[in-house]
Amino acid sequence: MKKDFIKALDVDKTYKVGEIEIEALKKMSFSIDEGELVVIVGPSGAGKTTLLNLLGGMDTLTRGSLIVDDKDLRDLNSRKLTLYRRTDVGFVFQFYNLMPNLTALENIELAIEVTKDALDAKEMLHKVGLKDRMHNFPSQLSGGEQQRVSIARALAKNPKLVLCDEPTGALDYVTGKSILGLLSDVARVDHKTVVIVTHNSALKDMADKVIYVKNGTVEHMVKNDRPLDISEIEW
Ligand SMILES: Nc1ncnc2c1ncn2[C@@H]1O[C@H](COP(=O)(O)OP(=O)(O)OP(=O)(O)O)[C@@H](O)[C@H]1O
Repeated sequence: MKKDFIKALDVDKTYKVGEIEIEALKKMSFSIDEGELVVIVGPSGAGKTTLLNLLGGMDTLTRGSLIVDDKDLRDLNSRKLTLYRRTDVGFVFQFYNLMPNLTALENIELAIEVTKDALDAKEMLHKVGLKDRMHNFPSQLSGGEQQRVSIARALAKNPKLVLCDEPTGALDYVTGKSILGLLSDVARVDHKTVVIVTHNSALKDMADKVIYVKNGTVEHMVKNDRPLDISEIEW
């Protein structure tokens, strides 16, 4: 497992809105090893989503360097950044972002159409416990099942990095826990690097590393030598 698989050094992100500059991230530095399960917590407006967008190559940093698997994202032109998003990163969002007019299987097939080295879509649905629902449309699936499809879609790309923005934000307690169990398997069993952004600070106990973000900077970072199984965590 590669040490410092992700390395952020003095990352600034400034948004310009008319004449006003908004400093969303200020000199943010941290590192993440390959295969780590990382939880990023912090209050609303702290910069969590901004950070996830930079890590996912969906936005570019203003200053500093952000290295993922030896690539400095700052050096990538827009074509290379597109390739990075397609092949290196899987995304899991709060509201699933599935295409409503495609079945579960078709949603995954569409996502991997442009990906090299993709994994088998049916097998991924099997893995997330949805083998019997692959021909259902999103509207025929519960929220938890839709999130399982979106996790299968992320994994089918065989990405090095899985980024999750409030993955259980729209789910009830029990369903949320089962989704978190699935995401922790992605790190513990599949050895992918998984980064979860959340408001729920109870999730810190399941992580290998917790990054506390406040006012656009890393307030502090904690390594957890004995992460708990999600079934042992209550909130
Ligand atoms: N596209 C944008 N244009 C201008 N300002 C932005 C943009 N995106 C985010 N911001 C600002 O950057 C700051 C950080 O926002 P961000 O969404 O990253 O916070 P967050 O920690 O994810 O918050 P939440 O938990 O509420 O989702 C906020 O002040 C926000 O208003």
